[in-house]
Formats: sequence, structure tokens, C-alpha cells
Amino acid sequence: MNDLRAVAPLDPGALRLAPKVLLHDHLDGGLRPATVLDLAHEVGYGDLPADDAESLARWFRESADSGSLVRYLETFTHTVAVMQTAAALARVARECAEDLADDGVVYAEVRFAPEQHLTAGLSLDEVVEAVLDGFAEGVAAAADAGRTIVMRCLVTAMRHAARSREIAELAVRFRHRGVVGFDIAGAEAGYPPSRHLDAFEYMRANNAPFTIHAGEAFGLPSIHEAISFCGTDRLGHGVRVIDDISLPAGSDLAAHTFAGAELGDVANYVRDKRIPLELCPSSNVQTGAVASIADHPFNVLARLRFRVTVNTDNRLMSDTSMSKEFITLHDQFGYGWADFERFTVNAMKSAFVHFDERLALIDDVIKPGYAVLIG
Ligand SMILES: O=c1[nH]cnc2c1ncn2[C@H]1C[C@H](O)[C@@H](CO)O1
Ligand SMILES: [Zn+2]
Repeated sequence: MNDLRAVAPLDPGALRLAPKVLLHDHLDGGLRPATVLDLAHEVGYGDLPADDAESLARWFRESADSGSLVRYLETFTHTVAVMQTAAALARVARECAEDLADDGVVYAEVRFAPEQHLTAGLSLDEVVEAVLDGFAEGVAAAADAGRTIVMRCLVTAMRHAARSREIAELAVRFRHRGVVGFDIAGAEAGYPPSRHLDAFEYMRANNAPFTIHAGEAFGLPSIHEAISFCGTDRLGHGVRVIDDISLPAGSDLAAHTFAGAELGDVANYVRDKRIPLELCPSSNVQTGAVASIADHPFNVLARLRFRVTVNTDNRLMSDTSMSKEFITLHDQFGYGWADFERFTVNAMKSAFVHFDERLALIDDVIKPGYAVLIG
């Protein structure tokens, strides 16, 4: 019989069609540049560093390219400033759902810190409600455009502040309305995850999952605390787990196998327990967590069979998307569709929605989607 099946070329068009799962994306790091301008105009915010969309997009990308997490985080002052009303939050959330769906993301957990959106008088609950309303509108608009996406939310507490227990309670209060977990973010050095133990204990006592930004700007001790003392379900970044892996001298980071690699106790625990790594390649280069994409341990971790997932972190600051992160990894490490299917299934298995929902997306959406591309 004639076999007409063929592997689809790995180009931007096909990548946009590939089903993708996004676990680590910040709502306040993913605004459209034009929306930042519109909202600033509406609320009378006069401190934006540029006044046209193209220059503003460039400013975010270049300023975030600082090699320092602390300087990278300073750019959020402008996005958070224009996200203080229910209407603004809902608009940003709606556009986020539409943009992700347009890029072929079929399931997303988008996070933000409700405590940063209270300056115009909203309550924590009102902030979350506005975002969830916006997601629902975006999902409906995407469906009208022929795209199906499931949008869920993670609420983040800022690690330098002292509201984590309250935010964990907020996560549990909204657990049946679209909030599927809790996170801590912000500057890592000086703010270890164990400062927020009571929040993590509250989540665990309620059988509710959480992730922790750890092992990005700070190394292994932060990962160790997050898994051993806090009991995190996933690691936000976790990229510095590589510090606990020794490779034979002269190893090529783009190799297919890493025979002879030796794992320390922390790295072994992360791999043994299948703790998902929410890796964000472009963001990691910008914040200086790694020197370049070529130096990124993504491939080492993937080949050593850690549960790696691909993420955007902040689409505005990194001028990125899931498709762009996939292309970057393809160009650097030569990955093909089967690899991207594995990373996507990894991510879906690691999602915070219930098991039956994860399975349905894997069996009904992800596998059939890649079967078409692989041919
Ligand atoms: O990569 C990150 N590391 C630590 N904190 C981050 C990162 N990206 C964004 N944030 C912070 C800045 C945002 O205002 C906050 C909530 O989304 O989370
Ligand atoms: Zn992040």
C-alpha cells in the first residue's frame, strides 16, 4: 500500500499547530505592548519608558536582558501599575488566553500575585475574580476563532513580603473556580522558601498542590529547601539542579547521552520522585541563571530523563511564546516532534488539574495532535 504519511517540517506554522502545555507563565509578564500603552492612558499612568508599542516592546526586552533577576524584576513595576482595576485585569487575562490559544497552547496555568493588584481598592478575591472572568472571555473568544484552550490559574505570593499564608488560603478558597495551585516568586537570594513554611503547610493540610520558584538566581540550597522542608510538587525553574550533577570532563551539552554522569542526593531525589522542572530557557539567559542557550542544561536534564517541561515565564520581557521556545530548543539541541511530544506529555502529567482531566487531554488532544505531525 502507498504510505502517504510524512513527517511535517518543523517550521513556525507547524509548531503553531502542535498542541502545547504551559505550566509557568506570569500574567503580569505577558501583556501585549499595545495594551500596556492603552491601559496606562486609561488610568493616567505617566511613567512608561516609551510611547509607542514597538519601542516599548524593545525596552522590556532589553531591560530584562540584564543578567540579574533583581533588575529583570524591576520591569514589572510598569505592568503591575496598569493592572489595578477589575476591567484592566480582565482585559489582560482575556488577551492572555487568546494569545496562548493562537499559539497552539491547549492547557495553561497562568500565575500572578494578587497582593500586587490592590492599590486601587480591589480585594484579593475581587482581583482573582476579575482574572478568572477574563480567562473565561478569552477561552470563549478563542473557541469562536476555532481554538480550544483550558485556562487555569495559580496564585503567587511575593517571597519578600509576608502575605503567603493569606494567598495560600485564597488558592484553597478558589480551588473549585479555576485556581489550581499556589506559588512563591520574586527575588530569590535572601528570601529562602522556608520563610513561607506555614503557607506550604496550609496547602498540604488541604491536599492542595503548589510550586516554588527555586534554583534560578540562587543555587542548590534553595532547591533543597523547596523539596525537603517545604514539600513542593514542582520546581519553578529548578535549573540549578545541574550544580548537583557532574559530567565527564569535556562533555558536549548537546550530546544524545550522558553516560558517566554522576548525580548527588538532591538531583537524584528530584529525578527519582519525578519532580517536574518548569524550565524557561529564554528567561534563564536574561536573568543570568545560565550564560547562553548553548550553556543551558535543558538537554542534559532531558537526556538524563528528568521530568523537564518547556515554559515561557514572561512572554513580554523575553519577547517569546511557546512556539519560539520550541524553535530555540530545536535549533540548539536538534529536537524533533517526538521530543516535543514527550515534553508536552511531561507537562500535562505535571499539571495541577485532576488526573482524569490530565489523561483526557493527553489521550484526546496531545497524542492525536502529534500523531498528525509525526505522520
Ligand atoms: O522568573 C521569575 N523569578 C522570580 N520571580 C518572577 C519571575 N518572573 C516573574 N516574577 C515575579 C514578578 C511578578 O510581578 C510576580 C508575579 O507574577 O512574579
Ligand atoms: Zn517565573
